[in-house]
Amino acid sequence: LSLDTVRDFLTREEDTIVFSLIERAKYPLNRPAYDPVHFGAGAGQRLNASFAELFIRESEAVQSKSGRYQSLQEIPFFAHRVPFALAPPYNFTRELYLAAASVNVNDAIWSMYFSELLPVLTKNGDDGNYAVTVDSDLACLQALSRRINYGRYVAEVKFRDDQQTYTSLIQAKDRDALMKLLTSEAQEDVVKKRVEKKAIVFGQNVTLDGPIETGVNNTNQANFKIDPSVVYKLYDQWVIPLTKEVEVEYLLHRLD
Ligand SMILES: C=C(O[C@@H]1C=C(C(=O)O)C=C[C@H]1O)C(=O)O
Repeated sequence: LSLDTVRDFLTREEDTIVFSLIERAKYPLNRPAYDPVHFGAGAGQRLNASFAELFIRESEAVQSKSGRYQSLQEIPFFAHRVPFALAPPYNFTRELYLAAASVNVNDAIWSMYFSELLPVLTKNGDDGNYAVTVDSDLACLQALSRRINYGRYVAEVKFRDDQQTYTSLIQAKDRDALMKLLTSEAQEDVVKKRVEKKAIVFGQNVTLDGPIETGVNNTNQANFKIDPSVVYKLYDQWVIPLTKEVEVEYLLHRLD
């Protein structure tokens, strides 16, 4: 684990996030899937949960049983832990400090995704394809959660690289100073510009005639599958600030 390897991980996760957003944007908003009372007297109403929530709970139970959460990189949105039983355990290397390893901001990711991101990512409309739609929501949520909660690994590396300074700030519980110390504005700028460019490059229609259009200049906004500025904003306003929040929380528990 080094700053280079954690940055490589975050860079590769950008591809996963952009592709998953492109997939979700294939479907209209499909609002009834998110409305707890829509499905009448069905399970959703009994549990006061939306179809999306029920689908994600059930999917996470299957994935938990299959061992997904044996890896500390993966954190479920619903804390229920169905015993892991379908495959033999794998002995993952433990790079995180155990008392801080469960720090996460999944609740904030959940509400940001449904109330802020979905309305600007999708077109209005209802085509009834609720299961495939919320399956693509789950893919987005898992990618965002993995990326943002990876702040734990980033913080671990930064702590090991400068133990003395971090230790005194952690002992003083000085959140603001920790935030300042772990921030690299130059790096954040690179990340935001790169992820916007990925939305442009990955979101184009590919045809056999004509040149491959990869420049930012000759691109027609209307041709992109997702709006690149939405992806820039997603990183600027939520992904990066939440990652840093995870970093600070992790550090505050790093000496427990
Ligand atoms: C992840 C890092 O820590 C911070 C968070 C960043 C991010 O979420 O992309 C970028 C730079 C830092 O301010 C890093 O230094 O790479």
